[in-house]
Formats: sequence, C-alpha cells, structure tokens
Amino acid sequence: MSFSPIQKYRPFPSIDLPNRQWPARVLTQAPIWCSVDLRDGNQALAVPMNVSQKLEMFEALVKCGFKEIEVGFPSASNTEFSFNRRLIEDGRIPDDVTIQCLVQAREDLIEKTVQSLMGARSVIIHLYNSTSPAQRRYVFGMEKADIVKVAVRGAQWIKDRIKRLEDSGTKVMLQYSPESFSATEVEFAKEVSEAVMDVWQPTPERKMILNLPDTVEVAGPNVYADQIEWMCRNIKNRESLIISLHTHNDRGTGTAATEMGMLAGADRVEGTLFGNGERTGNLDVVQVAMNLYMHGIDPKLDFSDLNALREVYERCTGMTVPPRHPYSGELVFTAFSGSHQDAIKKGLAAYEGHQGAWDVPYLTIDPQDIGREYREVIRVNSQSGKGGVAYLLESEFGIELPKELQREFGPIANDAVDALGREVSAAELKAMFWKEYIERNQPYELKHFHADGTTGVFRCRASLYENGREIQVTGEGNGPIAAFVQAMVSHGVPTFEVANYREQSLGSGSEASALSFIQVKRADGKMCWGAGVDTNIELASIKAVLSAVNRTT
Ligand SMILES: CC(=O)SCCNC(=O)CCNC(=O)[C@H](O)C(C)(C)COP(=O)(O)OP(=O)(O)OC[C@H]1O[C@@H](n2cnc3c(N)ncnc32)[C@H](O)[C@@H]1OP(=O)(O)O
Ligand SMILES: CC(C)C(=O)C(=O)O
Repeated sequence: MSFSPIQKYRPFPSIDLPNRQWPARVLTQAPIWCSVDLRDGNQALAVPMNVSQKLEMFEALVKCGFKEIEVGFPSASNTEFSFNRRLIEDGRIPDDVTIQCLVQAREDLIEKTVQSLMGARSVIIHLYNSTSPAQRRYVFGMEKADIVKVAVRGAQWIKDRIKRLEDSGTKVMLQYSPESFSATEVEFAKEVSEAVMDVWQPTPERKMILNLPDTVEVAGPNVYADQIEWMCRNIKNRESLIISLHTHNDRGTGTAATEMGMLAGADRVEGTLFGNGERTGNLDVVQVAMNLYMHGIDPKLDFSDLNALREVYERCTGMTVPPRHPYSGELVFTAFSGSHQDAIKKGLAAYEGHQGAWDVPYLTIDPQDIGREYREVIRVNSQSGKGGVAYLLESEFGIELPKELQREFGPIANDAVDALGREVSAAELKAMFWKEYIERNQPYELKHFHADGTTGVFRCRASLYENGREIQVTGEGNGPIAAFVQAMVSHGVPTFEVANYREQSLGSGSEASALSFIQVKRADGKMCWGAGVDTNIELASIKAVLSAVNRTT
C-alpha cells in the first residue's frame, strides 16, 4: 500500500522563539477570570439552556465570584436576546459583574447585540472572525487582506454603536478574538489584531481585551505558550491590551495550555465550569483555579461547595461530570487500593495531629476545602488492605482496632469482600467483624461471671454454655481475667495466656458500652485475637477471652 492513513496528517510547525521565557516562570497570582458557560458551553449543548436555566447558572457563576461572564450570543436567537433583557431589566447583574456578548463581524448581528445590551451597567462586546489558513480558504474563501477587512469592518460597526450605549450610561469594553488563533500564523494573528486595535485605539487607561483562542488544539501546550509569548513580545501597545486565553481540549491538554499561556504572559482566562463546551470541551476553570489553590495561591473563585455547584451545572446543562474528572469527579479523592489507603490513613492522622502544611500522600488538597467528606476518601473492595478496613471501622463507628488485630482481620475481611465481588460499606465490614469476633460463641458462650478478691488474689466463678450444655468453671489469678483464664485451662482448654489487652468505649451516655480486645497465646505459640462487647467493662473482657478461645479451638 503506497498510502496509509497516517500520511493524511502532518506535524504542526514550532514557533521560532529563541530565549523563550515562560518555561522558567512560576505562577504567583490568579488571572482575570471570564466564564463562557452561558455562551461557548451553551452553544455546544444538544438542547441549549432556556432562560430560567441560564438565570440559575448565571446566579451560580456570580456566587463563585466570576466578575466577567459571557452571557450569550444575543443575535443568535430570541432566547439569547431575551436572556440579556431579563438580566438587565430585572436588575439581576450585581454592580461588580460585567456581562460579555459574542458577535460575528456582521452589521445586522452587531446591531442586535447592541440593542440587547441597552441599559446594562457594564458590558464587554466580543467580536470574532476566524483567521487560520483552513478557515480563510474554506469558510471565507478569502486571502489574508480580505480577512483583515472583515475584522476591521466589524470593529468599525461596533465602534459606531458604542456611543449609543455609553450615552445611556453603559460602561463598554471591547474584545477581539482572531478565532482559531492557535492554527494561525503568529505574524498574521498580529497583523489582524493590530488592524482592529487601529480602529478601537486602546490605551493603558482604556484597554481592550485581545483574546487568543486555542479554538481547536492543534499542537502541544508548549506551542500554544510559545504563540502567546510571541504575541506578548511582538504586538504593539502591549500595555494597552489585556491578553486573554481561551482554550479547548481536543488533545486533552486544555488545562496545561492555559497554565503555560499564563506563564507566557496572559492576564485573563476564559473557560467553563467542569469543562463543558464545544467537542471535548472548553477549559475547565475549576481545574486551573484549584491548581492555583493547591500551590497556596488565592484563585479568587470560590469552589468551597463544589457538589452544590455540580448539581446546578448538571441540572442546567444536562451534562454529567465524569467520576475521574479532576477535583470534581465522584472518585477523585477515593482510594480503594490498600497501599494508598494505608498512606492516606497515616497522612491524615499526622495532619490532624499537627495541622501544618497539607502533606497527605495521594491527596493533592484537603477534600473538605471543596465540601467533600473524608468518608469518601477510603472505600473498600478486594483491592483494599487492612488500613482501609480499619479506617472505615474507626471513622464510621469509632472502632479502633489494635494494629496487630488489623493484621489478623484484614485478610479475613479481604477474603469475604473478594467472594462478594463488589465494594462493601462500613456497616458490612462491621458486620463481618462482629461475626468473626463478637458473635463467636461456639463452643463456649458466657452465661454468668462473678469475680472478687483482695490483696492481688482474685477468685472467679462462671457459668458457660459448652456446645449448648451449661457448665460451671472456677479459677484464681491476680485479676478477674487471669482468674478466668485459669478457670478455662482447669476445665480442659489447652493452656494459653493473655498476650495483649486493649479496651475502648463505644458510644456515649446511656448507650455506651465497652469493647475489649484480647490476644491470647497458646502453649504451641499460636496467637489469636478475641473481642467482646458489654455494658460492663469486666464482662466485655471475659467475652473477649472466650471469643479468642473459641477462635483457636
Ligand atoms: C469558535 C466559536 O465558538 S465561534 C461562536 C460560534 N457560535 C455560534 O455560532 C452560535 C450562534 N450562532 C448562530 O446562531 C448563527 O450561526 C448566526 C446567527 C451567528 C449566523 O447564522 P446564519 O447567518 O444563518 O448562518 P451561519 O452561521 O451558517 O453563517 C455563516 C456565514 O457567516 C460567515 N461568518 C462566519 N463567522 C463569521 C464572523 N465571525 N464574522 C463574519 N462572518 C462570519 C461565514 O463565512 C458564512 O458566510 P457565507 O454565508 O457567505 O458563506
Ligand atoms: C469566539 C472564540 C473565542 C471561541 O469561542 C473559540 O475560539 O473557541
């Protein structure tokens, strides 16, 4: 075969940028954020949001702290137009929030856009036309010079109408996007952008936004960063511009492209919640904001209740957030695997003890900071280890298994979970523990126990069921437990001694009971744990001895 599919494709040329600066830079502050959920996110939905869904989403975005929100493409439909009117006429736009609207370089559409914005306090009018070779060739059928004319005409039509808005008290900022910037030759992107600047005449006091979109990811994020740095270095009147990023995720690197673009000199970032948007989506703003947060940089957006935000998003857009989605997915703070659970459990315990800088293995941030719960962090299936089992019993029921007992019960639980072939709940693990230890009453079950003594010598008398038949045993020792051990050995149980003892309370007040753990050692060296629960602490220990005896018999 002389032609294979791979020959259909070609590499993307690199940018000639000697001495590029961005790789050595470090992010130290949040960008100006602009949400495009209600426009780019919305235009990508099979069923675009209706006015009430857009209103709900708008309010959620305001609550997150967005100060610039692209609310739509008002010349696209009645819904989009009416939404602007509702926002403005009902006074729903907070004083510190600016709404932004997108429009093509077409006069009728620009006119309609301006009409939709009348009466607003502060707006950004966002003009775009595509500039890449493929768009020039196929969409417009134009050479570069005519593409520049499309942009300049559009800029002029907007300029002609701004006065109307400003005269009625609206503050207007202008934004231009050479759409498909990342697939455009940088020299031409500069030429067309500067032609628009010539019309709008931005100054350092009255800047315009130059948005440089990665409309379709055609190269790696480093190439995008080079393009942004190239523009920042070469465009005229840089000080009169707010350089803005707008990335998509076709190669799965929208977040990386944005972060590298910020390093390359951008001031502003457009994106959506959870990355909704055309094809593979827009930049997920939550990811970049939380990435800043995890480095101790205030992201200036509030995602402290990400679950509630996710609910609004899912209800309004009909989209879902995948379980592995960074920060917001259901499983992103969850460990099923044993070694991860072990490390997280130890890390959380150390953090809770000292509350210093966050340093918990496998968890980039404290899940509680975004409204997640520690109970989601460790979940148990057949890949889990003793640490996970112990964590769930402790966090859900306050049962603190001694370390040695964890080693014994871990494999028992693992076998049971493996046989079930699914995840198990903390309640199921507790039931397994109860079955294995607490309810272990064959051959011996305690009916009655009494011990008393003075000067270090205790005598005990106990009634037991041995395989259902009642028996009496008596013994002597330096405490009630030792006396009971001696009683059992006298009765004929192979010689054993108590090797380990721990007890704790379970619950509180009138519901409180004692939970005892006892490890016995037989004459042949075999070790075995038992556990017992009773409202009487002495009886809990005696039951724990019997549990261990029953488990070795
Ligand atoms: C990358 C982005 O996300 S850009 C934003 C895209 N968003 C949307 O398109 C959503 C809203 N859009 C719409 O509702 C409609 O497309 C409208 C109202 C804007 C325009 O609708 P229509 O005029 O019916 O048709 P359509 O969208 O197909 O227009 C294509 C025409 O506009 C031209 N065109 C496309 N973009 C632009 C632009 N930015 N500036 C000027 N002309 C443009 C095309 O060359 C084409 O011209 P032709 O008819 O001479 O071939
Ligand atoms: C209009 C522009 C900014 C856009 O949405 C894109 O390029 O993806």
